[in-house]
Amino acid sequence: MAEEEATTAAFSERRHRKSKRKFSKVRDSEQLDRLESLPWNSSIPQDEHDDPFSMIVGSNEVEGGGFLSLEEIDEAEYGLDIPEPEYIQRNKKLKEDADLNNKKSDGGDVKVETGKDEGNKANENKKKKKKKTKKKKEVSENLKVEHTDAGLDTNVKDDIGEEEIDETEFYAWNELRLHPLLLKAVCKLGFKEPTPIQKACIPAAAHQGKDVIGAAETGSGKTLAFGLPILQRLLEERDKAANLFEEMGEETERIAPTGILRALIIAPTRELALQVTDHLKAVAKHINVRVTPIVGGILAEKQERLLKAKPEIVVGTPGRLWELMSSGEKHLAELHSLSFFVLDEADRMVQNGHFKELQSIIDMLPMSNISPEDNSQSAKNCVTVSSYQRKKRQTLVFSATVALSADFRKKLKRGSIKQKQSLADGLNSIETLSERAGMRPNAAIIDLTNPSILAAKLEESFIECTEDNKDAYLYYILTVHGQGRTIVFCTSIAALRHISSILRILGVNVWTLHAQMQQRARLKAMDRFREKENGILIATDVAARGLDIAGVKTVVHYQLPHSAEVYVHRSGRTARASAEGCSIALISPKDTAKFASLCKSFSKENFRRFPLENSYMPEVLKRLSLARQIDKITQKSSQEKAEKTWFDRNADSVELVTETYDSEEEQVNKHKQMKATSGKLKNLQQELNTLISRPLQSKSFSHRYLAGAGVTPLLQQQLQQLARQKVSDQKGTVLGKKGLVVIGQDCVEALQALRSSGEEVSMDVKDRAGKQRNAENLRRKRKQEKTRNFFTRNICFSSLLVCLFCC
Ligand SMILES: Nc1ncnc2c1ncn2[C@@H]1O[C@H](COP(=O)(O)OP(=O)(O)OP(=O)(O)O)[C@@H](O)[C@H]1O
Repeated sequence: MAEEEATTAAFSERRHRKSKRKFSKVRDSEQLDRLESLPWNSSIPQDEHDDPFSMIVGSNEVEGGGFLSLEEIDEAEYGLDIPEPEYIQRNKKLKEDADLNNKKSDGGDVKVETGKDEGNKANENKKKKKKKTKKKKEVSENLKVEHTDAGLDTNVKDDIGEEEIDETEFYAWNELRLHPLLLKAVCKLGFKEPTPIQKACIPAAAHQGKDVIGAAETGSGKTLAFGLPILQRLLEERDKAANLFEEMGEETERIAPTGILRALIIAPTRELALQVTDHLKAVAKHINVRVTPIVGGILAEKQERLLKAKPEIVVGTPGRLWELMSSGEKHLAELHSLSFFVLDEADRMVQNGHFKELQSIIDMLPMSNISPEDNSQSAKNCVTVSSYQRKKRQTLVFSATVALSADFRKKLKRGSIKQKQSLADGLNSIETLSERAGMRPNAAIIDLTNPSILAAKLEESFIECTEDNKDAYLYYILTVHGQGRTIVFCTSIAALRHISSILRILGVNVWTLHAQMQQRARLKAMDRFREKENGILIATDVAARGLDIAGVKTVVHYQLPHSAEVYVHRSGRTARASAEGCSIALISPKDTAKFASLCKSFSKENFRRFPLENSYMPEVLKRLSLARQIDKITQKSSQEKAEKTWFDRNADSVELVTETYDSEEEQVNKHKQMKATSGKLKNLQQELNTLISRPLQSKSFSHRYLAGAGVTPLLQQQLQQLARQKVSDQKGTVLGKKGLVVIGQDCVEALQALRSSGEEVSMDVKDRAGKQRNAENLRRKRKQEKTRNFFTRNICFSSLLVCLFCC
């Protein structure tokens, strides 16, 4: 008993000391300055009373606590602080000197530091440093103990420290007070500073424990904006557990057990889920947090095996996740321990109503805003979850195109949202989705999208053409401006198949991606596209969202998407992470109205016309005509073959003996026809091969002069071929005699072409739309008139008949 009392006294003494230390820290004006300088978003309430987490933030209590205040996670806690880069120190020194001089010249009281003062300061600094190193060592030891207990890698820090990083370059991350291991990880990834969405979200989600609705332009780093807070919380819990183990001798595994599902991230497509997994794995590489993807198209047994490893973070698509959850998969059923529920590309989840599975998953989540009594009750029933995880679940909802109604914003602010009650059956809005997922009142709404929503460095343009000429312009873009990776978007799989077939016949190497492909083929296509510097991907909107592939220079909208959001996401595959890029929309007359409404939704009046060198078009059209003829013949023959095999297969399955009833003459005719077709095909192919073996020539093409700023990859390849031909041809061909001087292609990259074309090429969309509307009205009127005339004539005729009949 006496021993117990002594322990309690020692513990309260320690607590008292801690709170005292905390108080003195908060009073430290330097620290306060630093806190105030944090880039909080205005939508994050500053008022403590407004904040339902004010009790939690900064609490060091065991029960219900766990969130650290910013002052608690400064360098004193972790021995972490990236030193200021030299240039900042220099600037500061210059500023200080200037201030000093100013004050001197003003004749004000200036406190000049004596050599003694400086000496004292140096001593103090040394002491501080010593203290820091000691503390750092302690924490490191704690971590080691905890990691060993959890069966994890104990050399984490050493591993990370192996590579030489110039930390000063990453100084900007200091303000986010990330765990040192995370800081090291982002440094290793080469991310010099947090992006604006990361700056705004990390304090709210990681340190204030808030729910977040985040919106920022495509490619702005939203994945880490939700990924880092998750990892931060897991690491903080581990550290606390290790500290507690030191202080109280509690078992680490009981306080911060590993192998429990802590974060569930849902993404709309398989590729995106896999990409998010890879991104988080890259950051979590050295901290032994397991991240596993759960997506359709991968063997269910394999995924069950992966889940047996008990990953803390699961990233999945709704379909496969629900399949496993509803079948009672053990790891996924542990939803009471979930600390984060994340919806990436949230607005996609509410479209088309085909995310029924998501609704089911959300309905399985335990209510998060439970009362303290319920909380303690559920804690008693739950053997796996420690007090650290028994905090409220955080819901994070992200997209580049989150549109929230003013009403919902008000509701969040007022705190009047109710969960899982009297909500419509379908998840048809972000609001409903967030409410059902347990979004708590006073969530931080961080909307960093600009009025046009599009990436800042994206240049948009269009090409006006007929529907029939879209293929020609696409071939032109890919051949003349095919530098860097290009993604061509279609809305239908039929269109995708058509253009990929035509382009392949034209010798352009393309990969395709659409929802009807097998998962393995989808992943392979993505990998191949990633590998090739000048790769071309023809995709449907399954690739519109989230895919992060570096070096995509151009996005072509072969067909316009059905909504402005999809246009934003498609275009966002280029101009990512502060890079530049260009989008080109192919607009046929029937697209004009759609295009006008698209521009209206982005408040754009003028769109730039993509510059075209029309002198290339005769040659382009010639090639295209040949390719289309070849395509028609091959399509027909493969269709016939497919029908035949289908018929034979079915006949075989019912053990039917098939016979041909064609007469001998018919058979001979068929054979002749086949031979003629294959001869024609051969000739066409030969003709096309001759054309495509040469670089694309403009009408004013000259063999004598080399004009142009650069060569396209195709051109490069053809030039090499010609050069080889020239060397091997001893007698000398026409080209050989004239000397190999070619090419009249002025532009290399589409973006460069667009920029050098100047401002004057623009289309007044309003005017166009107006004209289009007038034309449509006129057509409608004529049709109505025609119908009216037809009826009048019919009525006259019928009345005449009636009259005749009566007579
Ligand atoms: N702080 C950073 N500094 C530099 N690059 C970063 C930073 N954070 C993330 N990135 C990189 O930026 C790219 C885009 O990131 P991410 O895919 O998270 O964007 P996103 O906003 O989710 O885009 P989308 O809306 O299209 O899904 C990635 O390649 C990522 O590695």
